[in-house]
Amino acid sequence: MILVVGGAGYVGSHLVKELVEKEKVVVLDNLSTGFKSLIDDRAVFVEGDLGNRSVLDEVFSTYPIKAVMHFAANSLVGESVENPYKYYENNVSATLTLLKAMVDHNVKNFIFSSTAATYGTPNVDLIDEGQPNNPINPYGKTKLMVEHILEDFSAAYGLNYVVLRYFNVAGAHHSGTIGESHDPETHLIPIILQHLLGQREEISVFGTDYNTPDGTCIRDYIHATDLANAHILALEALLEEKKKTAIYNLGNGNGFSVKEVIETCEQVTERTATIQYVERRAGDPAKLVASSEKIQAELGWEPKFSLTDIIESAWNWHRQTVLSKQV
Ligand SMILES: NC(=O)c1ccc[n+]([C@@H]2O[C@H](COP(=O)([O-])OP(=O)(O)OC[C@H]3O[C@@H](n4cnc5c(N)ncnc54)[C@H](O)[C@@H]3O)[C@@H](O)[C@H]2O)c1
Ligand SMILES: O=c1ccn([C@@H]2O[C@H](COP(=O)(O)OP(=O)(O)O[C@H]3O[C@H](CO)[C@H](O)[C@H](O)[C@H]3O)[C@@H](O)[C@H]2O)c(=O)[nH]1
Repeated sequence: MILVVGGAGYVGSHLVKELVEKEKVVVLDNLSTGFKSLIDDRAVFVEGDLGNRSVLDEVFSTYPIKAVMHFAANSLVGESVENPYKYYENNVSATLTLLKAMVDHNVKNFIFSSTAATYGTPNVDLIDEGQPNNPINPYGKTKLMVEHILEDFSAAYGLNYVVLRYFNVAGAHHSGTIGESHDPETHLIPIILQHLLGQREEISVFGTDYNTPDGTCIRDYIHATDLANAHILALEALLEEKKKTAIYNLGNGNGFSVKEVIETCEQVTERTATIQYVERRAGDPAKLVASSEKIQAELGWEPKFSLTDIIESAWNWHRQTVLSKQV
């Protein structure tokens, strides 16, 4: 069985949907930002906190867990600056409790959701895993700290791990049953789509004076299902002992500016956005685009979904959510 911690969240629920086709799955989630309704019915659900050692002991003693996938975290950059304690506590301290429980229960395989925020503000066109790590906010620092802990746990206790550094995750499952649901929502694509559905008055574009062709920030958007498939390949690599430790970027390798993303949303939805141009948001790097060559070469991963596919799937989900609320 595979334990998915944080499987009731946006990214975790997309992984669970794919993983239940291949493996038995247990989800552990405290529902602090996730939703029980996002968890596939075929998975066992345990409601609890990953920082609670007795809950972990119960899970590891009850189920024959051969690997843990860890999605649970707080992940709002601004909040991490205002309330770093919450971030070090939940993202680092609770994760340490989980890792110690794994060691004590002799569970050897771990897959960790990290982030492009570990790189800080790199000044290169394509970011590969060799770029230096210089996180500029507590959120990014917490993720890098866990990466360091993993390195030491691997050396000392033989823990095998794959770290996946996601770029900008977006899109919804093709079934239309699950999609991105954050409260508050801070991510660009859901914000644009909520606006185009009449749920927000306008969209704010944060900064038009970046050193990019149209002056707005460039990001690399990756579909949640492509990400889920990368996790499954990483899991297979660990279980088949092809890898003991690895760190991979996950992005599409194509950058789109904020203006381009808005235009694509307008094309897909055939609606026009009302846009307000405002000051830069603190801490936003001008450009973050992944080189995902390493995971393509080593695990054979290929992203399948374009920006248009991502937006079409997200639009399908957001529209349905609005319709179901009206019934
Ligand atoms: N969404 C993105 O664009 C993105 C980008 C880079 C990295 N990540 C990372 O991917 C992971 C998933 O992100 P997401 O967008 O799905 O977030 P999310 O908030 O939707 O999901 C996180 C899940 O973890 C659960 N959780 C949090 N703390 C917990 C705890 N102490 N015990 C048990 N459950 C707990 C929440 O209830 C939620 O279901 C996070 O680690 C995040 O840092 C996300
Ligand atoms: O209302 C909005 C929301 C976002 N943006 C812009 O759109 C781009 C994308 O912003 P998101 O908030 O959607 O995503 P980020 O690039 O800030 O964040 C992503 O990358 C981070 C690493 O840098 C973290 O990993 C985080 O979890 C992940 O979602 C940024 O330039 C942002 O300034 C706007 O202009 N208006």
